[in-house]
Amino acid sequence: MATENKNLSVYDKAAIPNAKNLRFGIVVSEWNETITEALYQGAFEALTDCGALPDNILRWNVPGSFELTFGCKKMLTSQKVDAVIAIGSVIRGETSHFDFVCSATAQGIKDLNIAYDIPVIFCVLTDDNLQQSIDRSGGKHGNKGTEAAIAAIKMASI
Ligand SMILES: Nc1c(NC[C@H](O)[C@H](O)[C@H](O)CO)[nH]c(=O)[nH]c1=O
Ligand SMILES: CC(=O)[C@@H](O)COP(=O)(O)O
Repeated sequence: MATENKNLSVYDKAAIPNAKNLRFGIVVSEWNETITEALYQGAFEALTDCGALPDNILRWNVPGSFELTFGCKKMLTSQKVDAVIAIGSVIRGETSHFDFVCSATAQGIKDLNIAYDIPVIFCVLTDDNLQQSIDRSGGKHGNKGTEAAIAAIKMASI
């Protein structure tokens, strides 16, 4: 199912474990910060709506999505967290750089999930244009940050 057929912000609170005893790390890329800040707000609000305490949500920033892998690794190896959310926004430009950044970031985060016992959630938009990013960070398709927060709670509760 494509995103256009699914609102990223819709969740059934009754089907989600209470997050009051969980600690979350959120690593946020500063590239396309208008988008990543909206994703962060969506994640933060969903986590607290499901019981997480604001003091149990730790945020770090990194320059770009490529640095998310290193930032998440440092977070989960040095901080007491039950899940980490990696937030980024990659928007296609004129060159093939988009493909390398997206692939490296996705593979890096996947590798962290294999190497460590802490779930790292992939909240990285990989869009062809800014409108697609706007639509998925609180626009007509909802907020991928919300979706990522729910995934983090569920994975931390396995
Ligand atoms: N073009 C985008 C980037 N590029 C920067 C890289 O992520 C990285 O920070 C740089 O190559 C130095 O290592 N990053 C994004 O997150 N979004 C983009 O659209
Ligand atoms: C995702 C990118 O790295 C991209 O936005 C950079 O733009 P360009 O390919 O025009 O250099």
